Amino acid sequence: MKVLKFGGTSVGSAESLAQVVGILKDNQEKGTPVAVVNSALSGITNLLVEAGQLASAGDEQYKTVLSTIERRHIQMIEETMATATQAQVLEKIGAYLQQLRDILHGVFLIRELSKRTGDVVLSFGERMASYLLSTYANQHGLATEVLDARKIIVTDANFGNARVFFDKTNKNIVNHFASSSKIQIITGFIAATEEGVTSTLGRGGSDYTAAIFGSALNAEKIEIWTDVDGVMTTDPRQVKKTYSLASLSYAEAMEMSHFGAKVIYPPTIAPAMIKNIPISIRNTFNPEFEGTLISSQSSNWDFDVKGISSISEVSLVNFQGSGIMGVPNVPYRLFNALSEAEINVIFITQASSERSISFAISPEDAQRTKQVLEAEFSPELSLHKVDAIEIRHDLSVVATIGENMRHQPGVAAKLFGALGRNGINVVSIAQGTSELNISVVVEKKDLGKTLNCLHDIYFLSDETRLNIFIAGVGLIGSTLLAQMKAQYENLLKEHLKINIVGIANSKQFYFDSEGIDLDNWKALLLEKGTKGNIDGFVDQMVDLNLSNAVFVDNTSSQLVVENYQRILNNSISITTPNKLASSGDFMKLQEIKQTAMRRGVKFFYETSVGAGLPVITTLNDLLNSGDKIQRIEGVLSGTLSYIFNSFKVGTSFSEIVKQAQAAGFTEPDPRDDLNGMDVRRKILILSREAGYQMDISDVAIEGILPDSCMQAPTVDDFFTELGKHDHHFENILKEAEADGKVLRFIACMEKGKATVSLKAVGPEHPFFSLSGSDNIISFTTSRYLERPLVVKGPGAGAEVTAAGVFAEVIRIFNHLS
Ligand SMILES: NC(=O)c1ccc[n+]([C@@H]2O[C@H](COP(=O)([O-])OP(=O)(O)OC[C@H]3O[C@@H](n4cnc5c(N)ncnc54)[C@H](O)[C@@H]3O)[C@@H](O)[C@H]2O)c1
Ligand SMILES: N[C@@H](CCO)C(=O)O
Ligand code: NA
Repeated sequence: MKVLKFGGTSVGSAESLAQVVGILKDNQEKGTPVAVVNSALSGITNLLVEAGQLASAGDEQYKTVLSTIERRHIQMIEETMATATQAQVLEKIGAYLQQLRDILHGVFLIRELSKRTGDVVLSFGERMASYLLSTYANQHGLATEVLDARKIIVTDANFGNARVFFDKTNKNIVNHFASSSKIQIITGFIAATEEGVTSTLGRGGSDYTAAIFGSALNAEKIEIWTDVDGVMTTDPRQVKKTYSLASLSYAEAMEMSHFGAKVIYPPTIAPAMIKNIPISIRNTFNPEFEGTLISSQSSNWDFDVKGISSISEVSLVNFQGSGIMGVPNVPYRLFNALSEAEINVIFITQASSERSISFAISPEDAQRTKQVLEAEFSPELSLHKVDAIEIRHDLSVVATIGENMRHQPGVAAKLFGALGRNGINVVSIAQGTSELNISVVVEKKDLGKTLNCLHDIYFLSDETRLNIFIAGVGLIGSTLLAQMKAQYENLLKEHLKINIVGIANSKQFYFDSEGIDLDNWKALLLEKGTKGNIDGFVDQMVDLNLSNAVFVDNTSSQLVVENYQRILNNSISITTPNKLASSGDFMKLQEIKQTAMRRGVKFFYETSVGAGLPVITTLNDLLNSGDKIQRIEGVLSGTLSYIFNSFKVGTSFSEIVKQAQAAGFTEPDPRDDLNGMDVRRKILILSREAGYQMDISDVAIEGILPDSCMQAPTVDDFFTELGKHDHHFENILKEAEADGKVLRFIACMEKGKATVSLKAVGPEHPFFSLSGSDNIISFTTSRYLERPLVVKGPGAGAEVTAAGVFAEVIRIFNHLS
C-alpha cells in the first residue's frame, strides 16, 4: 500500500486531474494498492480564510470572495466532467456552497468567527476537491470513493491546530481499510473531535493526513505530489541553477523545512519517521522524474552540503545584561514566557560568557516578544540587571544543511570564507553539535547574494558565475569583450560562466544582470544605455549586490579611480590597465590596497606596466621569495619602443608616431607617451612595488618633445606641430648613428632614484636589438646579479593588453572560488 498526497496545484486544473488519474492508473497496472489524500484546489483555502475574516468583520465583500470560490469550482466542473454528468456534479457542489454561504451569513450576522467555526469554513475546500477528484477518476475508469477524514481522524478540540488521538485514529483507519475495496480519496487537513465537531490539523495539514494514514496502514511509501521536481538544493527564485536532491535523510528534511524550504512541514514527517516509512516528493507534471526520497538512509552525495535554505524575513532579539550571567533560571523564564505567548523561536545563540542570548523570531511577533519579555523581566529591567530589549529587523537566516558536514573540517571555513570574500556581514551564527546545520543571520539585502555564493561554493560542479562590470569600452575594453565572447564556451566547459553585467563609457552605461548579449553590446549601450557618469554606474553596480563580482577599469580616467575605494569596500575586486591609481598619490594608493586587503578582495594592475607581460607579478615573486632588488631598467613604452625601433634616417618622425597610434600602442593622447609621462608612471609603479615610497616628482625626466607640441590644444594640432619638428628628431638620430648606436627611451631605478631619458646605446647594450613594440625590463637583484632576469615582448597593443586584463579577471575568479 502506498499513500499518495496531491497538493492544490495537482487537483486545480483539467490538465492536472488527468495527470493524477494517470499516476493512479500507473500504480494500478503495477498492482500497487493506493490511498489518496488531497488538498483543496490551489488558492481556495486562502480564499476561505479571507471570506471568513470579511464576514466576521461585517464586510459584505465576503460574498464576492465566495463567488470567486464558486466560479473556480464551476469552471473546474465545466472543464473536466463528462457533459451528461455536469448537472449532477454542479448540484452536489452547489449544495456544499449553499451550506458554506449559510455559515458565512451567520458569521456575518453575529460578527464573530470562532476558531471552531473557522475550521468548518475551511473544511469545504478539501471536501469539494475530494468529491471532484473522485468523480473525475470514476469517469476515467477507476473505482474510487470519497473518505471524509472527519469520520476517521479523531482530535482534541484545539481548533485550527488540533492534536491527533492516535489510538482511536489508527484503529479507525485500520477498520475502514479492512472493509473498503475502492480507492479511498481522503480529505486532507480536516478531522473531527470525539464529539464529531470539525477540526483542522494546522499548517502543512494535508501532508500530515498522508503521514497519519501512511503510518497506520504501514504503507511502503508516502508520496507527496506537488508541482516541483522534489526538494531543490536551494530556493530557485533566488539562485538560477539549482538541482533537485535525489534523497534526504529525515533529519535533513526537517532542518531544510524548519528553515523555510518548501519541502514538507516537520511535524508531518514524525509519524512516518517513527515507522521508517520513506516519503517521496514528486512532481505531478513530470511523473517520470523520481523526485526526492526522504528516508532514514543518508544517501550517496558527492558534496559536503545537501541544501541551503533560508527564511527571508526575521527579527533578531538580543537579550542581555550583567544580571543574567550564570543565573540558571533565566533561559527557562525567557523561553517559557515566549512559549506561553505562542511565539515561535527560529534560532538561538548564546555566547559562552552567558551575558547575552540572541534569538530570531518572525517580524510579526516582534512587538509581542518585547512586551512579553518586558513583563517577565520587569524587576530585572528596573534594577538594570537586564538591559533594554533590543530587536533588529530586516534580517534573514540562511541554513546550510547536510549530514555529510559532520566530522568534516573545512565546511564552515568554506562558508565563512565565501561570505567574507563577498563582503557579506554575518550578524549571528549557530551550529548544533549534531553538525547537521550551520545557520547564519545576514542582512536581508544580502540574502540573494548569500544564497548564490554559498550555492556556488558547495555545488560548484555545474557552473559558477563571474559577474563582471566594465568601465571603458574603447580600444582595450572592446577587445576584452571580443576575447571574452570568443572564450565564453570554453570557460563554460570549465564551469565558469562569464557574465558581463554592466558596461560603461564616459557618457552612459548599460546593465543586464542575466548577462549582456556580447554580440550586441555596442547597440545596447548606445541605444538602451542610461545617460550618466561613472558614479551612477558604480551606484547601480553596488545596489545589485552580486556575488563573485569584478570591476574592470579600461579607462585612463581619474574619475573612475576616485571610485576604487567604494568599489573595494563593497567587496568587488578590481583589475585595470589604468595607471592613474598605481602611480597617483602614494597615500591614496596605500588606502586602496588596505581596503582591498581588509575586504579580502583583489586590486590588480599588472597590465599597467608592459601590458600583458608578467612584469609586476615577476617583481613580486622575486620580493616575496626574499630577493633584493638592486636595479630595474627597461624600455617601458610600447609606443616609444616602436617609434625608435622603426625610426630610420629618411623616414618622418611624426609619420611613425601616427603609425604607433594607428597600431593601438599609444595612450588616448599620444603625448602622454612622447613626453615620457607614461614611462615615468610605469617606473614609478615598479619602484613602489619594490618598496620605495616615491612620487611622480621623484622620477627625473629629460623630455624630448618641444614645448610647442605640448601646448597644442588638440591631438590633431599636436600632430601638425610635431611635423614641423621632424628635422630635429632626424638630427638626434643621425648623431647616434654616427657612433654606431641606436636610440632607446630608457627608464631606470636604482636605490630609490629613478630617471627616464632618451639614450643612444651601442651593440654591447642588451636593449640594442629591440624590435617592434617590444618592452624589455631587466631586474638586477641579489640572486640575479651578474646576469639580470629579463622580461621581454610586446608591451602595448589591444590584443596583448586585453588578454592580460582577461587573465587577471580569471585569477580573481580563482581566488573567489
Ligand atoms: N593601448 C594599449 O596598448 C594599452 C596598454 C596598457 C594599458 N593601456 C591602458 O588601457 C586604458 C584604456 O586604453 P584604450 O586605448 O582602450 O583607451 P580608449 O580611449 O580607446 O578607451 C577609453 C574608454 O574609457 C571610457 N571612459 C573614459 N573616461 C571614462 C569615465 N570617466 N567613465 C567611464 N568611462 C570612461 C571611454 O568612453 C572609452 O570607452 C588606458 O588606461 C591605457 O593607459 C593601454
Ligand atoms: N601607451 C602605452 C600602452 C601600454 O601601457 C605604451 O605605449 O606602452
Ligand atoms: Na604587465
